[in-house]
Amino acid sequence: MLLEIQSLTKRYPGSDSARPVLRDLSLSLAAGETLALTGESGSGKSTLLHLVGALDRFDAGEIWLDGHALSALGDGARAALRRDVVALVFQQFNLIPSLTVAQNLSFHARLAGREDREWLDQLTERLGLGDFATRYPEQLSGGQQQRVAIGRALAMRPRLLLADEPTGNLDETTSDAVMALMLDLVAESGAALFLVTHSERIAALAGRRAHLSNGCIT
Ligand SMILES: Nc1ncnc2c1ncn2[C@@H]1O[C@H](COP(=O)(O)OP(=O)(O)OP(=O)(O)O)[C@@H](O)[C@H]1O
Repeated sequence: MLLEIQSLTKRYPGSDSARPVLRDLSLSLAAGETLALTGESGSGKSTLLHLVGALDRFDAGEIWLDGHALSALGDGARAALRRDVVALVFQQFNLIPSLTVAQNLSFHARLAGREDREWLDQLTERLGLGDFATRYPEQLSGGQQQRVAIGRALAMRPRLLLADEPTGNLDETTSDAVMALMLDLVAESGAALFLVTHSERIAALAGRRAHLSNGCIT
């Protein structure tokens, strides 16, 4: 299994210890699957995605990512997983402002030692970014920036793409187009997708659905 979460519990320091954000949560995701996670604001969706992306630590339970038990890993090994196995797309894009579109696309792939020119060219073309390659993020629209963020995440050919409200800032038409493209590209690259969304419409496009409520998956 690519991702296996068992009895996961997460509390934030200072918050009510009797009511953890995530409580005894279990979930698994196989290679190639697409999963949409919904849940009310504050239910812990982003928290869960951050834990799976090895960006934060949990209090109990376990997350196995590509066979690695995250609780047992030190900072170096966690960074290596983030570089080699998972990629993240956030609502706020997080593009590097001083790099052009082309440089943003290749940056992480290069860090991971997996810069594949042909795949980068394909992503650039499929994402409709050819005309913007030499522009900087601030010179792009929200939808264009989001396509760069998706391209950058897929450029390193992650086994698992984590996407937190990836179309949250886009209008409905752009958001549908970006989502369809992301699903196509994820399928083509054989990656799994774990997507957090508020939109029922977007969630319906994923192969599987999960709902987060009271700290557990329902
Ligand atoms: N760093 C933090 N320190 C303390 N509490 C936090 C922290 N981050 C999140 N929380 C709390 O944990 C709960 C879950 O937050 P989270 O961002 O995971 O929810 P969410 O489901 O992604 O919400 P939204 O849909 O509004 O983005 C919230 O009550 C939030 O206030």
